[in-house]
Amino acid sequence: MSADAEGRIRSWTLTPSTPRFVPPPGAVDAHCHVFGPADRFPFSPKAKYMPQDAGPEMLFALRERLGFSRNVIVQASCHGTDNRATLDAIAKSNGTARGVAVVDPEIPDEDLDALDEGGIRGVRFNFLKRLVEDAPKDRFLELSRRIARLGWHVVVYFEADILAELRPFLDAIPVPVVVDHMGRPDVAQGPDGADMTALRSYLDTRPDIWIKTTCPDRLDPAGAPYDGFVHAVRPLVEAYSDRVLWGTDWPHPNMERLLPDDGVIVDVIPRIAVTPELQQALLVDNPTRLYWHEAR
Ligand SMILES: O=C(O)/C=C(\CC(=O)C(=O)O)C(=O)O
Repeated sequence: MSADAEGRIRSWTLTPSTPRFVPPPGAVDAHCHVFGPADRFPFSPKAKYMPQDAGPEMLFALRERLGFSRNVIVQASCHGTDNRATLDAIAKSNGTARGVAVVDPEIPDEDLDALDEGGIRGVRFNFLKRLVEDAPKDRFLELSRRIARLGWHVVVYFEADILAELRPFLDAIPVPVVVDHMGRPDVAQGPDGADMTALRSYLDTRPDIWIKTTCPDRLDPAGAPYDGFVHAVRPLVEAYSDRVLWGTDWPHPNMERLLPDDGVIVDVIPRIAVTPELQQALLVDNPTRLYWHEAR
């Protein structure tokens, strides 16, 4: 584990390999984060982890190395509801990054407008108890009604064991829903296991539920080259090809024991999206529809 003198942790590898897979032009890394820099953008007093700085320059250098063109930066829990680090990274991107914010549900409309102006296109509701203390469903629902006028969506992060319990809440969300890391299914169960079956029945209720086919490093206990992840996820990409997204998850919060290699993670893409058409949908067309819709 890599911690500095202040106990701040590094969860990403400093020397990712160069992937063999070459993404199509315009490819979007649709799930990544920035941390700090903490001297300008301090972490939340409620943060459950204290990472080292991983700012926009590092993110954009990695993007270049991996062959991607754009990013969707998701506000990480360590920054709480202070979205300045995410907005700063978007502002430095020359239009090549958009973001997903975490906000107090009682945020005034003018502040939502300012976030929209800054490149935010959705809000994230995090249900992982190890990351956040409170996830008030009623207030989240009220907020999801208020963001409809902006054309935004909701990103939800939950683990497979609470999908059934969350269903009434999820079903009531009146805007598109994006599920982080597919709701963390147990990929070792395979493509027809209980977790994937429950996820598919949720996806089948509405055409505007999207999934991020991300995080082989978090989801596959067997590790690289992530054969279990590929086996479970490839059929999902094929069945829901118009609403799948992909991202690195860099800087891999809380993965300091593994330090995932981003090059190896990129090389999973052509194994879950096996044709050029599926790769174009996953990496370019789908994220463009969701995050750059006004540009189309
Ligand atoms: O990077 C992710 O998506 C997953 C995270 C971190 C996170 O979501 C957060 O800090 O907000 C995790 O499982 O620890």
